[in-house]
Amino acid sequence: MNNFTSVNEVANPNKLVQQVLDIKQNTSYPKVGENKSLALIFFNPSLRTRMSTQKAAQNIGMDVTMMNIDADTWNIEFENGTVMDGSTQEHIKDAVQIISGYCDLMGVRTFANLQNRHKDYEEEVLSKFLEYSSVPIISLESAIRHPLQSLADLTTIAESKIQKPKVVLSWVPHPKKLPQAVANSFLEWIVETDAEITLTHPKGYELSKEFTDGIPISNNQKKALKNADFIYAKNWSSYSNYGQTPEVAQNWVITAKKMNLSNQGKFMHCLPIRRNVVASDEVIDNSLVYQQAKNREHAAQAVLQNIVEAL
Ligand SMILES: NCCC[C@H](NC(=O)CCC(=O)O)C(=O)O
Ligand SMILES: NC(=O)OP(=O)(O)O
Repeated sequence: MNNFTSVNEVANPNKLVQQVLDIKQNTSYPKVGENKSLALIFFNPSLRTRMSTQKAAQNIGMDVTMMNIDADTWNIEFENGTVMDGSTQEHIKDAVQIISGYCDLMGVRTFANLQNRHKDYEEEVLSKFLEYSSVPIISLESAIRHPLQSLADLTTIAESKIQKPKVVLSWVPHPKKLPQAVANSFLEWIVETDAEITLTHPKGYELSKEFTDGIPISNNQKKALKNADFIYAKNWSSYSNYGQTPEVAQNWVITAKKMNLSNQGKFMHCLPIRRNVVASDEVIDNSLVYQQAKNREHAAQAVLQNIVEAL
């Protein structure tokens, strides 16, 4: 493995999930990261990704440096050829080449700005890291994908040992405009497994066809939840009316009553979660969310190990 930015760079996603499970079982870790250094670059806030990736690196003896762009560095310019006489002070081309000189691999978090669909779906920022970095790049959630989250989610589902699990990805309410990254990524990973996936969302919240091709879609949440083994909840803003949040007539919050429609289904969410907006306290308190968050550490470790071994 060289870069880790989408499922497409993973030769065998199911084998990678198995590797994560093996790492979780066997806590005497090979120190394959010794004398290697990881830089974690954040354009956006994080709790799980920051801590789990740092812990994963430390587990294998790797040194970690973290940087919050904007808060701790100069304002970055992304456009080529700009006369930089305004508020931006350092060009992304210079910053990435400099950072990659200080580390052996680099993680980058860069959310969608939800202003310009073309720029987000072209991965305006991540692609510049891939272009200018001389070391491998790991996505810590980019504009349209969150592969470390998806790997942890698939691991969590695999731990249930249910053959051909019925998995429902459900849109849920949220007070803010959120990216489609977690949902896109979950779909492109889950189709690699033996799970039966169904997507449910209100009209107007269709995801990009690039990620939903061949996936059954229902606008009836209650129907979709019937017989589900796993209910993965996530909010996202509109793709067609890009970044907007058209009004939704019905209440899509996940309640205990709705969970009862499922096959004793387990609730999943990537977190952070707005309690009693996305799902009720009762649902969250009886869910897999902490297991998912813990699996972020093991998932990150598998990815770091594979990249370091290929250096
Ligand atoms: N990394 C996991 C999710 C990150 C982000 N959620 C958020 O920004 C939630 C913020 C809030 O609740 O205001 C998202 O949806 O992509
Ligand atoms: N799930 C997730 O990526 O959490 P953070 O945004 O806190 O890193």
